[in-house]
Amino acid sequence: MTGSITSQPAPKGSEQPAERPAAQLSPTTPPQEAVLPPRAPEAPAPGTLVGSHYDHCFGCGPQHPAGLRMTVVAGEGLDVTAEFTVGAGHQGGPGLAHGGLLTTAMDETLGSLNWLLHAAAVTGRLETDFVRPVPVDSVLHIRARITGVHGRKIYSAAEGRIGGPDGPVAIRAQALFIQVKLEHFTQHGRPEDIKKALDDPDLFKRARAFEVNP
Ligand SMILES: CCCCCCCCCC(=O)SCCNC(=O)CCNC(=O)[C@H](O)C(C)(C)COP(=O)(O)OP(=O)(O)OC[C@H]1O[C@@H](n2cnc3c(N)ncnc32)[C@H](O)[C@@H]1OP(=O)(O)O
Repeated sequence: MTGSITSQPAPKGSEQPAERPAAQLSPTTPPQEAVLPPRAPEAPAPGTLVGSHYDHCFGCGPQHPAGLRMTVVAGEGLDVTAEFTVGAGHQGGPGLAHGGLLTTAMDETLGSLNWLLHAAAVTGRLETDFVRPVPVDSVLHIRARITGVHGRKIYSAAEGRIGGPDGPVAIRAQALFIQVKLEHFTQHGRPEDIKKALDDPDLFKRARAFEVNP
C-alpha cells in the first residue's frame, strides 16, 4: 500500500496508541466553537523569557551540544516572539537553511505558546509553507500566536521573517497541539532519560511543575 495513512488498530494489550484514520485527524484551523482563553496566572510576564522546558531539548535546551538553543519571549496576549540564527551547521542546500531545521524552529516557538496557558502539550500536526529561501547567517524573526482552544486541542500559527522583525516572510506555519499528562512522557520516553529528568528537580522543569500543581 502506498500514499495513505493506515488505520491499523493497536494489538490488544499493546501500550502503543492506536493509529487514527487520516479522515479522523483534525485540521490546524480552529473550529468555530474554539475559544481564546485568558493567559494563565502562571504564564511568564509579557516581555520575559518563556524559558526552556527541558535542558536537553534540541530546540531550546541550554545543555544540548548541537541544538538550536532558541529563546522565546512572551508577548502581551497569547503570543510570543523568538529568533533563530541560521548557522553553517544548519545548511540544506549550499549556503541555505535546511527546511527541516526551520520547521523545528517553528515547532519549538509554537510549542512554547502552550506555557501561556500553563498547558503541557505535544505537536499533533504541523504544517509549514516555505515562502523564500533563508541564507546562512540570517536571523529568522518568528512571531507566533494561539488561534483557538477546543477541549485538549490548542491551535496556533506563526510566521518567520528575515532581514528584520518586519522583513519579508520566509516561512509560515500552523499547528495543532494536543494537551497531554505527565504520563505521556513517563510511559513513552527512554527510561534512563525519564529517570534522570524526574530525579533532577531542574531538568524537566515544566512537567514537574504540573506534577506538583496539576
Ligand atoms: C513538558 C512539556 C514538553 C513540551 C514538549 C514540546 C516539544 C516541541 C514540540 C514537539 O516536537 S512534541 C513531539 C512531537 N509530537 C509527538 O511526539 C506526539 C506523538 N503523538 C501522540 O503522542 C498522540 O498521537 C497524541 C498525544 C498527539 C494524541 O493522542 P491521544 O490518544 O492523546 O489523543 P486522541 O487520538 O484521542 O486525539 C484527540 C484529538 O486530537 C486529534 N488528533 C490527535 N492526533 C492528531 C494529529 N496527528 N493530527 C490531527 N489531529 C489529531 C484527534 O482527531 C482528536 O480530535 P477529536 O477530539 O475532535 O476527536
